[in-house]
Amino acid sequence: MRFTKMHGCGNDYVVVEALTGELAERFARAPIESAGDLAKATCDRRFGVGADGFVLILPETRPDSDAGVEMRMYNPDGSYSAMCGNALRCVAKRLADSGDLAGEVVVVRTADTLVPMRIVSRDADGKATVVEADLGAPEFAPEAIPCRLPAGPEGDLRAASIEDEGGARTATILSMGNPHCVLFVDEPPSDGLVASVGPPIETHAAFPERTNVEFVQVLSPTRLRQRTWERGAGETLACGSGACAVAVAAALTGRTERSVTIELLGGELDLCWREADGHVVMTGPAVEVFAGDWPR
Ligand SMILES: N[C@H](CCC[C@H](N)C(=O)O)C(=O)O
Repeated sequence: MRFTKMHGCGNDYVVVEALTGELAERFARAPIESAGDLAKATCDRRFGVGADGFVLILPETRPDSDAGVEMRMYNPDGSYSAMCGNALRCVAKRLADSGDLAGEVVVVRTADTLVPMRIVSRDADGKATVVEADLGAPEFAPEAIPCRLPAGPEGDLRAASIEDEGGARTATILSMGNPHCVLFVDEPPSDGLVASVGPPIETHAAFPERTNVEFVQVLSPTRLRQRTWERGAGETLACGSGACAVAVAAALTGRTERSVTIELLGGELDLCWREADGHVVMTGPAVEVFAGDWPR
């Protein structure tokens, strides 16, 4: 199976274009979960290629969809995620670099979300380097996240109290198509904080489908620092949907403006939570590292 190893801010993926032929037949109409074991094997950093996720680019099979392709993204534990911001930018780059894009824009479907993307810049060889992606509007209702905690007076979880061994923490909890539990801290998030708090919140009983956990320090009204313990992956160098959730959480709680830059361990992303339609637009790099063949 031919793959391309890619990353967005160091959040890395094995990307397989399965738009035609045997791979398309193998995956496009198969149940989504059927690629979970392949994802686990491929993402294994000792016995496989090694990545934070496995991504399939499939033909769109929904007759009513405006998308050009469907993206399916799987965590290293084999679980499927309905949203993945860094992987989406990599998919847009792959399609642009392989000449499959008509012009500079593409709409990719992931689960029920259509994500319009635009190639913002290319290098001297014409390869895409920066991609803008519209991840749509966040979901705040607890049942949509999903989260079992009771909504606050505003009907959302902008200041929810979540308990773990370390005591009660105030979190802003929302969905970008995948669940995010955002914790604001006053100091740069330490290794110890991420490693000790990430896992118990990822698997907390309040989250029936687990959650991603973001640790965020506000640097200014337009700049934040983020570390992320990801659902099904552990700490990653960056989380695109997490950065979108952080931008929303920070603006919603009055900590920042609606347009911010977020410093992640692996690079920076620019986010805008648009006033007009409530969509979150993320702009950032997408990099191809190498291509290879995987005997599966
Ligand atoms: N682990 C995440 C999916 C990957 C999200 C992240 N890598 C991104 O760039 O959005 C989840 O299960 O929700």
